[in-house]
Amino acid sequence: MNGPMPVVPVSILTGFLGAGKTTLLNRVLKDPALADTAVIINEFGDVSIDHLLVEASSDGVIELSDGCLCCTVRGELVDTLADLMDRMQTGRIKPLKRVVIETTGLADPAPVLQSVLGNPVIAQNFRLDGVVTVVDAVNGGQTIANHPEALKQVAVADRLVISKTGLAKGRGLGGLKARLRDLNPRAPVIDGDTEEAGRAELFVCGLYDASTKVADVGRWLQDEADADHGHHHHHGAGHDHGGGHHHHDHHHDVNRHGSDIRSFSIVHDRPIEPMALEMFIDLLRSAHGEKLLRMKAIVSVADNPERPVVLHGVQAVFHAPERLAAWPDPADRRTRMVLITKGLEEAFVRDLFDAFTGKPRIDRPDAQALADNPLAVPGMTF
Ligand SMILES: Nc1nc2c(ncn2[C@@H]2O[C@H](COP(=O)(O)OP(=O)(O)OP(=O)(O)O)[C@@H](O)[C@H]2O)c(=O)[nH]1
Repeated sequence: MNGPMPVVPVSILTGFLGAGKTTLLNRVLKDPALADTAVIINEFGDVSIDHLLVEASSDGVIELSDGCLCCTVRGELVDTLADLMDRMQTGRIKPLKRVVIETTGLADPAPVLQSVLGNPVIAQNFRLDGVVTVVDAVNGGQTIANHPEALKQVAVADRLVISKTGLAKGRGLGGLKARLRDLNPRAPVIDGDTEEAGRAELFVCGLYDASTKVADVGRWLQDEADADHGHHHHHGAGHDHGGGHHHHDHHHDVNRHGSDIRSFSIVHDRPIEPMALEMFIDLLRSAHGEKLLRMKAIVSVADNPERPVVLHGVQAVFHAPERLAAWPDPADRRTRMVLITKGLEEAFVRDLFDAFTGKPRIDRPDAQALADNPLAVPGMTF
């Protein structure tokens, strides 16, 4: 196909770890107005689970390597957008009407915005349409108070969607809404349970305009532009974006997110007894919930290994487990858990998991000793 391609609007979907970005995206993608949308997902963690769970739109889901968009994978985002444009121009894919980028929950939005706004090649073909930020009604207030990334995600938004309002019933959202208004007086605040939140219009914001945001936003973007100018990194051009598992050796920029934040994964190749899984999760949640920023897992449970269970933990909140009808990728039926912790060591969590799944270790507590732990509370059933 020849001739100039129309400029493709890019939406950024952000929000802190576990706020409900993928859930919202799955809903909005069902709107037929979003046919021909490419979705770019960036997941923090060396084993990806999100791409298995996003219900692919017509052009599928493109998964960026592990690492965080605002740090190590930024160059890859630019490469991916350039590659999409190339494929459209050469007729290998249908013209896209929109690109949605779902950032990791830890992403500082300023450098991500700057990648799209500030890159001259990208700006010829793509325009930043808007930023939609999801804020969790249960954890949102605390999260904004404790994590500067979450505060920035709110401040740069064109639309703010409050998720999980049903779970926060009785608590009142007045305080959270007032805080959101302080941080971002212009962005409409939308209740995630409403129909409005599930429509394509959520992503149609008009050209991104930093000057309509609180004064800090312009400064953050300028700081990023200056930083870009000072040292332009090159990140792996020519990556294969075809999906599958990435095991690149990207290391997270700890300076940006605090050195006590860790991401690690547990992979296990035998089905897990329901009781062992329940006790592992209960112990982790009850004793260390506040250090567990995020846990996502697809688990092979021994009572029905054909139908994996998806688990989501967000701080001390564990959402109801979901049984999938089948494995998203039948060739890979391993249990995979990704954890993002703050001040909780990987070795500790691994030992706990091993103890419950029967891997013998010398000098380590066994499952019985852990089960006798008074901190383990019953509650989760699979
Ligand atoms: N009750 C309820 N649960 C929700 C809502 N939105 C999300 N969840 C649940 O919250 C958990 C996390 O949701 P995700 O959509 O994976 O969150 P995310 O922001 O994409 O997570 P990360 O990619 O890890 O940052 C899942 O168990 C969802 O089912 C909501 O509005 N109401």
